[in-house]
Amino acid sequence: MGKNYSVNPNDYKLLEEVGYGASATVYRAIYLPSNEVVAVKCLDLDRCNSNLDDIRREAQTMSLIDHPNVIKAFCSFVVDSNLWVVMPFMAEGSCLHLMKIAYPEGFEESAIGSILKETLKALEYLHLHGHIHRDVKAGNILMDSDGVVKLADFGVSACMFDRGDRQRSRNTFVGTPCWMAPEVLQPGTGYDFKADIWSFGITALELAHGHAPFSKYPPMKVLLMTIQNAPPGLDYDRDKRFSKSFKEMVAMCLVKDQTKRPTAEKLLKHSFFKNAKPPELSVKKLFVDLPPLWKRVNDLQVKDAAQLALKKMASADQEAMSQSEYQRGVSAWNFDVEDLKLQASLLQDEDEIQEIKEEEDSLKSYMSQKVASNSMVKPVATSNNNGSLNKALCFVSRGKTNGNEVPVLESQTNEEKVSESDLTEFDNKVETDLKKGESNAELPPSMVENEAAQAKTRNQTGRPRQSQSGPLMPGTVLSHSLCEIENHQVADKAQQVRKAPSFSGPLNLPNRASGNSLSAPIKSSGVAFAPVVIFLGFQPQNQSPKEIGNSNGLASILMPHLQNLFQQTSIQQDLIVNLLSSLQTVEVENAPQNGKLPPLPRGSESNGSVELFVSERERMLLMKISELQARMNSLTDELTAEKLKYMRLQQQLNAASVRQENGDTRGGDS
Ligand SMILES: Nc1ncnc2c1ncn2[C@@H]1O[C@H](COP(=O)(O)OP(=O)(O)OP(=O)(O)O)[C@@H](O)[C@H]1O
Repeated sequence: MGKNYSVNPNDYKLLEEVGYGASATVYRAIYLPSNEVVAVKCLDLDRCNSNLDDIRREAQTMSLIDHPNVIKAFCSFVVDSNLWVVMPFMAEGSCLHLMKIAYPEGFEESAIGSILKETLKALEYLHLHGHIHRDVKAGNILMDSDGVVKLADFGVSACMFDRGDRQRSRNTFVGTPCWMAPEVLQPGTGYDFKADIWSFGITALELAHGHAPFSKYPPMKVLLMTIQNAPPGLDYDRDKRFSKSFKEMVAMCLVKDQTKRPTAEKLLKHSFFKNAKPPELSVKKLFVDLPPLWKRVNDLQVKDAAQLALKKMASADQEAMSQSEYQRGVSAWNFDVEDLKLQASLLQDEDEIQEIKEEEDSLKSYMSQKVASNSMVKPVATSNNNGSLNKALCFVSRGKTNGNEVPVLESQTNEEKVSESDLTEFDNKVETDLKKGESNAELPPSMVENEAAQAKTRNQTGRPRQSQSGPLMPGTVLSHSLCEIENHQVADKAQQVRKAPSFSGPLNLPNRASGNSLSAPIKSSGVAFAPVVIFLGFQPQNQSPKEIGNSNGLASILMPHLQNLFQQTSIQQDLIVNLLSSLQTVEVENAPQNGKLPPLPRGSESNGSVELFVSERERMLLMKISELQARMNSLTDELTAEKLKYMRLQQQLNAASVRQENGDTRGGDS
């Protein structure tokens, strides 16, 4: 479209919401001067980390894009604290939405072939022009009612979240890594446009099954599984409905060695794509009989809200029963109640326990490898702010351009290393938090905080937000592997308690988040997931040996302490579970009926026995309480001792690094 679009927000009438992601809400809108339907993506700049120059550059890049399979920005401009990006309206929304509403098991092969072929053409174009998309997934493949397929989310949002910030700013990563190639997730390796080919392969599986592989797992686990497991693929037995050539094509994309993956150009020559039908034949029919996009989006939101309400109702009784004990027990150990509940709701189903047990072993070995490497994995909170985003930004697309004019994105390698200041910053934070008695401060952000942040965003755009990732679960992921040896018994018991269906405390909430919630931009479980930021020890290809050496030293000193901290936390968590379970046992022993204490005998003739009964009952309860108190006290002492030990180690570590620095300086001087 060669026409100019105005940058005056009053020229756009926003209609229904047709989608929302981690940071943006997309509306169907009318461009009033020409009465044309467009899509307006409202990006919340307060939630973005990039500076205005980056945004401007990327807005320009996005508007210079000129390919039938890549969504182009007509123009973009700042409205209050939002960046509005005006683009063509894709009336059938994303493949992800479509699967969620009508094809939960995925599409049939002919539709998949067409969708993927169009997407691959988009990637071929981007790669030839020096771009890496970095966010290829079903949620970013859009369709219009004629069956036209376009790849979205390249450009402005890519700049703000995918390039520097969402995935890897300051070595952090936010969101689910389901689509990310191993080399993107793995410390110490560089990546290039072949990372898109991996994501493309994952997207193929997503379209085939209705969800991405590993999508039901929390981000940290997905990360480890991507790095350590054999690549996912279409199973020759289970996926009988798919052709050999489809399976082969997926296998070609999902090769861990990036150099062995084909280019988009080469892949397009594969027989799977040669035989793909035109999208107007195979894609268009997917929407027949479906309500309009905004109605579908609304239905999904209603469904999600209903799920949330159900979940809340199911846990309301349990919460009422045990909230006070729970709160008391938990706060004593500085756990965040909402996080624990969230973790509990994610506890594995019976049939996954075996699977997860096996993975714990590999996780354990991975963590011990980390001790000796320069990488560290830790949850951190992010809070980056742009002070200067209120300045007007405006870029208007002025028609076509040839590919050579498309600016090439900057190299990011300089942003990719773990700096010592990052480590020290984290260190200091842990220490301060320990001093304050807030050891969870950098663990998954509390739901309360998260809700507050979300409420803020809601005010700004008038819509609820959803973060896309599950929580990092030190208790359920890291702790099992780290505590196994020293705390084998406790862990076993805790595991039993977690499995027990009758456990009344909120730690045992029965529902887990649905798999889709990890991969989808829609709240399928109703749980507002705290965005998880995983600290990755990214090591740029051009990092100097000295830098590597320094971070190696610090990381290998720090790692055991951090492991120790995790270990302590999980031991405490398991002990709390045990305490709660003991409490319940007492109740059950004393109350064979309905979990209540036995009714007191009635009538004057039984007064003596009532007294006897009551005192016996009281005596038992008091005994149990004092027993529990004693255990609590000793645990508190243990914790305090551990904290002291940690702080001492911390001081030693600081002193050592000062010495090392001094030594370095002296060495440099001489
Ligand atoms: N041009 C468009 N026409 C119709 N629907 C759109 C359009 N652009 C986006 N959407 C819908 O809005 C959803 C969210 O958009 P988008 O992915 O760009 O937001 P985001 O915040 O960048 O999300 P994420 O970070 O999850 O990729 C998409 O999944 C899609 O369903």
